Amino acid sequence: MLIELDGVRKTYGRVTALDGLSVALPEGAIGLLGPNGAGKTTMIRCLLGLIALDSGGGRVLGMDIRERRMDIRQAVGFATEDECLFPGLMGVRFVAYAGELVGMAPRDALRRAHEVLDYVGLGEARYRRVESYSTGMKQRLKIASAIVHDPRLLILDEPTNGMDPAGREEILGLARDLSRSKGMSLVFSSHLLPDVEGVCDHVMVMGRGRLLAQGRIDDLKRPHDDEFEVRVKGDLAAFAATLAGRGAEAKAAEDHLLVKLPKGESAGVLWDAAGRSGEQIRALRPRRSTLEEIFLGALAEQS
Ligand SMILES: Nc1ncnc2c1ncn2[C@@H]1O[C@H](COP(=O)(O)OP(=O)(O)OP(=O)(O)O)[C@@H](O)[C@H]1O
Repeated sequence: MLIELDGVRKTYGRVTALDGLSVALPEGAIGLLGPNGAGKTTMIRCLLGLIALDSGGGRVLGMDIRERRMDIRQAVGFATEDECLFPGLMGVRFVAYAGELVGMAPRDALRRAHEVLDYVGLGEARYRRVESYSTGMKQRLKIASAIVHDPRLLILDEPTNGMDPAGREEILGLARDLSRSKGMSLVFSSHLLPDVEGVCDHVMVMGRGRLLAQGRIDDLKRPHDDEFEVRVKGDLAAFAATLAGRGAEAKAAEDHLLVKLPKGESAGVLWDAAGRSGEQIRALRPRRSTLEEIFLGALAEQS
């Protein structure tokens, strides 16, 4: 298991940030979802041993989170949500310093800093001071610092926050490459569901310090037996009008129609309508829940 937590409780004064959180997550790319204040960042801090738990325990990569904090930090990389750069330092020095903080020898840390800066696309900016970097460059610098020691698990907390679309795509591309080509496990915390879906194969939904849902995204996407994605050869708009005449709701979506059948009807109504309007159905499959529906459904069950 990548992460196992067992009844973790963490309070800050009167605020309960984690309320007996138990979860077991497999290796892979895990999306961490939850509304503001759900406890995502607190959970990440607990995993890294950065804060003391009130009760409960757990393991990261099989290592006990109370007893093996230093080992965990050497095996895990963490790119925080906050800006944590030291002004005046050149990019390459900043990344090498991050390596030294987790126990790398200075020469190895410097050599790896050059490598990871090239990897994240900051090779040419390596000798610039970090405060002169753009938002996107700072984010890539954080990722470089988090992977300098070649961790088995990389935790990214809101990595695309405040980024423009091109910068965001670059970060998502890096996250995908680290997970799929470099074999690194990921915990990817984000409010942006398309980002999570573009990178992760597994999600965990939190609310008020508890686990609300978790699983493989593909398994959580339930098929609906009264809604279909329909591809047709012919006139999509005409077919939609024929379906509307039969009491179905049909919406165009890219190159296909999303059709909700009238109550009590089966998919036969689609074939029948196609026959009448002269369109050919090329593909027909039940619509599956979106990640947004999974997320909102999990929150609704809690309240
Ligand atoms: N250092 C702290 N002192 C007091 N309360 C805190 C502290 N850190 C977090 N909290 C509180 O604990 C709860 C969980 O916060 P946390 O930051 O873990 O949530 P989150 O899911 O990461 O939220 P966000 O999406 O807004 O980052 C919140 O009510 C927050 O106000």
